Amino acid sequence: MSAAYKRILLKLSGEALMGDDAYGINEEVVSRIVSEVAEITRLGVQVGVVIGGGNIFRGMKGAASGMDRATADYMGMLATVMNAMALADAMRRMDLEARVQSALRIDQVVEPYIRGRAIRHLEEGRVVIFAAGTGNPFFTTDTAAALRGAEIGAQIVLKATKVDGVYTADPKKDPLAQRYHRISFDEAIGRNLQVLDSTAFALCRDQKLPINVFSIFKPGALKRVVMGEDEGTLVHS
Ligand SMILES: Nc1ncnc2c1ncn2[C@@H]1O[C@H](COP(=O)(O)OP(=O)(O)O)[C@@H](O)[C@H]1O
Ligand SMILES: O=c1ccn([C@@H]2O[C@H](COP(=O)(O)OP(=O)(O)O)[C@@H](O)[C@H]2O)c(=O)[nH]1
Repeated sequence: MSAAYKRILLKLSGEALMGDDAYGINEEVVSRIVSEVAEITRLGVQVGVVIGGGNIFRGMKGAASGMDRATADYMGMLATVMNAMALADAMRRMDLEARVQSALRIDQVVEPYIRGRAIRHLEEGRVVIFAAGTGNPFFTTDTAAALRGAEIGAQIVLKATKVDGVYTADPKKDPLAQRYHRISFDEAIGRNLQVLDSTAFALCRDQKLPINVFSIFKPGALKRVVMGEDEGTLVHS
């Protein structure tokens, strides 16, 4: 059986990279993710990755403690660059070719984001890790995933997160919450389901770019999604 998608945009939660650690990057979690990404590239799937930064710095938290919001957000974006570099390094150690492109220019460290070049890397079978979110404060890496997904012509955005799908309510707060197998954009937005922020949702809806939300902790889930199997929640037009 072949993969259901030729090109995907995978959003990896920064916070989930901590595993059971208090902060930072958990080696075990990262190497499992890398081997799963390697497996789907061997199926011929082209993979773009947007990585979060919540394990290192969250803009809202900085702002809440009195820091200027935009400054805090730039710090959050820099945190995603560190995660991207760690992820790319883990990929290279496992013989998976990867490139990091940053939405903020730090040319001595990583390539700048250049859409055409990113697409070329993908066509060559390299994983492209998009760092620094959208490059703008007041946005999130979910929105960056929607944006880069649309730009590279991905067929789907895969959100690998702490929960195993979209629920009727936040499952961490409501034990009776039920998981959707599928839900339309309009319904998800109408019900104000918080698993993706509204900007990211709106962009994907307008671009008719479906989103599959699944657990980053569940081994084999990424491949199941890529094979078009019922895993997590599919948000569709
Ligand atoms: N309706 C919902 N369905 C699933 N998760 C929800 C819902 N509402 C809120 N959440 C919360 O959203 C969180 C995942 O979103 P987010 O904080 O954006 O994670 P990430 O670290 O992947 O960016 C989950 O941990 C969950 O507690
Ligand atoms: O386009 C972007 C993407 C990210 N961020 C900042 O970077 C932080 C880390 O990203 P995010 O919280 O989305 O990461 P995750 O939830 O995946 O850990 C955010 O809190 C924001 O402060 C930003 O300002 N603009």
